[in-house]
Amino acid sequence: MALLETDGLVKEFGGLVATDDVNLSVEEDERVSIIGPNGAGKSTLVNLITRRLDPTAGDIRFKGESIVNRDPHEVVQMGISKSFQTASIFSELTVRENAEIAALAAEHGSFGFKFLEHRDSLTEVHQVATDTLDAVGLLGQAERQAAELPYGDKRRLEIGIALAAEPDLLLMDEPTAGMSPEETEATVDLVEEVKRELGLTFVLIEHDMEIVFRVSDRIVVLNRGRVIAEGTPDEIRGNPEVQEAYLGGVDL
Ligand SMILES: Nc1ncnc2c1ncn2[C@@H]1O[C@H](COP(=O)(O)OP(=O)(O)OP(=O)(O)O)[C@@H](O)[C@H]1O
Repeated sequence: MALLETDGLVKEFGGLVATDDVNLSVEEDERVSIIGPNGAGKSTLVNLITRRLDPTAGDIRFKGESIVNRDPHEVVQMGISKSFQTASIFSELTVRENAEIAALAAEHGSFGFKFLEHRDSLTEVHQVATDTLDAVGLLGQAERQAAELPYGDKRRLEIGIALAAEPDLLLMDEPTAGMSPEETEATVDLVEEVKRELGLTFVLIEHDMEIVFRVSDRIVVLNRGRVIAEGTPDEIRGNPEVQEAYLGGVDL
């Protein structure tokens, strides 16, 4: 059984079909990238999966269960976590507090007034936060205020926040957008580390082909809301239809 499946998924905005009959399947431990030109429908697809948007038609299944009637926080608890493009950091809190809140929110759905009633789970939350910050290389900066972090470290903290929810599926929307070449390199290394050490299943949206070819097991190409090709990095690199539709004939 696939970890994530979409079945005839459609999203229309007025007359515009942003997601057009998409059948996506992601297996456990698979790393899938979604590529396509601007406006192809990549973010819409991710927003449908995280339940930030309601589909016009079709189904989305996670671990075999339909999630189209679930709320966004419920899918987080079920094991889908999203990083990037949405600022998820509380800048006035410390790096550790940010990771702890993410861990706690995934466990209890909210971290509000009952925070101190969960004393046992607080030890666990503390441990998850420590492990996560270690994994993203921020343990040494755990007590710093998040606002003080340099840009690249903030992006690492965003990955950390997504990982602290201990997801089964991590969705990453343009993790290197706005980064310097050095920060991009460090983030790609981090994604590769996460892939190697945690064996996590992820879906990555990314414009940078070098990154896509480096970290993906499989690539899905969208154009005008439709899947026009999918395959291994080698298959996609050599696919003339993809080169034509996506890059206007430029060599991949
Ligand atoms: N909330 C919305 N209301 C109306 N149209 C929308 C909305 N969100 C997206 N669209 C349209 O749907 C289409 C797909 O947009 P989407 O943002 O999913 O593409 P994308 O592949 O993520 O693009 P980019 O690479 O530029 O981020 C576009 O034509 C966009 O204008």
